[in-house]
Amino acid sequence: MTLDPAQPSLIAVKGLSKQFDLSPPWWARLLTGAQRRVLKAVDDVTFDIPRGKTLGLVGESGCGKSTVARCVTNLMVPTSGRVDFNFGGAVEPSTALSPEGRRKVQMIFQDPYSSLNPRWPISKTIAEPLKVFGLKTSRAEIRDEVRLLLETVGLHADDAHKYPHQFSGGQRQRICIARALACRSEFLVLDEPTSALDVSVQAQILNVMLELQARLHLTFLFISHDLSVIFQMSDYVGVMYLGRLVEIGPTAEVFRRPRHPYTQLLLQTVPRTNLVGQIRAPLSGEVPSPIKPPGGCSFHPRCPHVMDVCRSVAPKQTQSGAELVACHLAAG
Ligand SMILES: Nc1ncnc2c1ncn2[C@@H]1O[C@H](COP(=O)(O)OP(=O)(O)OP(=O)(O)O)[C@@H](O)[C@H]1O
Repeated sequence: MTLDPAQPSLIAVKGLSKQFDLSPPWWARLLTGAQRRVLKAVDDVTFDIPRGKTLGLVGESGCGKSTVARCVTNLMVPTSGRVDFNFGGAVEPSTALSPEGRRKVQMIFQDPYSSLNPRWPISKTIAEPLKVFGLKTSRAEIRDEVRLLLETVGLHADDAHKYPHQFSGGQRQRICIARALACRSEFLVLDEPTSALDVSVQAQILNVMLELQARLHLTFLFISHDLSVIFQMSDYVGVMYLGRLVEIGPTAEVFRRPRHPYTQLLLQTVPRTNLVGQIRAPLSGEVPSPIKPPGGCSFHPRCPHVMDVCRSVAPKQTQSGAELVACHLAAG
């Protein structure tokens, strides 16, 4: 199922898995009898994002959101599965993106300070992609473009000569956005882009992103712990648990009528706003270790609706309304 069959997908992720081998070296295993330890960070994740739309990824810490982000931006090689981009021409696999395709895929991280070179004035940081990708060549053109980009993200063009430490956290995140725009990016992965900022600044940055998305028809993969931010930013939402996508569908639908018990409990943790009506059980306990996940449905030890089948059989994703849900209850 594609999220919107009427709209072409800019990115299609199929069966993406990423495992980390944490085993001690063979000789240590031989001496100590230790077992191999493989951590499944992402397990068979499939989704697509229609052009110009946002997919929000949510889930508790350690459920694999950032690993998905790193795999789709080629910062990490997946163990299996594929990621295809369609920027309007032929479909390009992420592993063989053209230089033009590579510049169209950019990532914005949680900590804007560590993703900026502290020894470069921001004019140099923003000018770099213009030069590297040959988008502007003359010094005057580059200078004008840097000034325009700074103004586009709500900074003063006259601040171009300043260094990252001379800006606030929110301003630094704006600089990162300006750098991504300098690449003429079409797909942005935003990994907790506002978590390090205070609430009022968060709202400003989110609004900048929404404005730019509407103006430039950008496509976003937006990662956040904060369900209210996901609700505000995303057209579609995917809920991850222990490396798996347990529910995905239109945001309004998922928030109005979550079908997976994990999503229901996650939504009930939103302070003040009880988005799903009656609270039946809080989300208790911790996410189990991804090195030794529970058999069957990995959520079964915490699920208030657990059935016998859940302990032994991993549920397949089934369509329920406009959503895909991996739960035996949803499968009927
Ligand atoms: N390079 C790595 N080597 C070993 N394990 C890793 C590595 N990167 C991530 N992991 C593990 O993979 C799992 C998923 O991590 P990931 O960072 O993708 O989760 P997350 O949902 O983004 O968490 P958070 O919200 O805390 O950032 C975690 O158990 C993490 O410890």
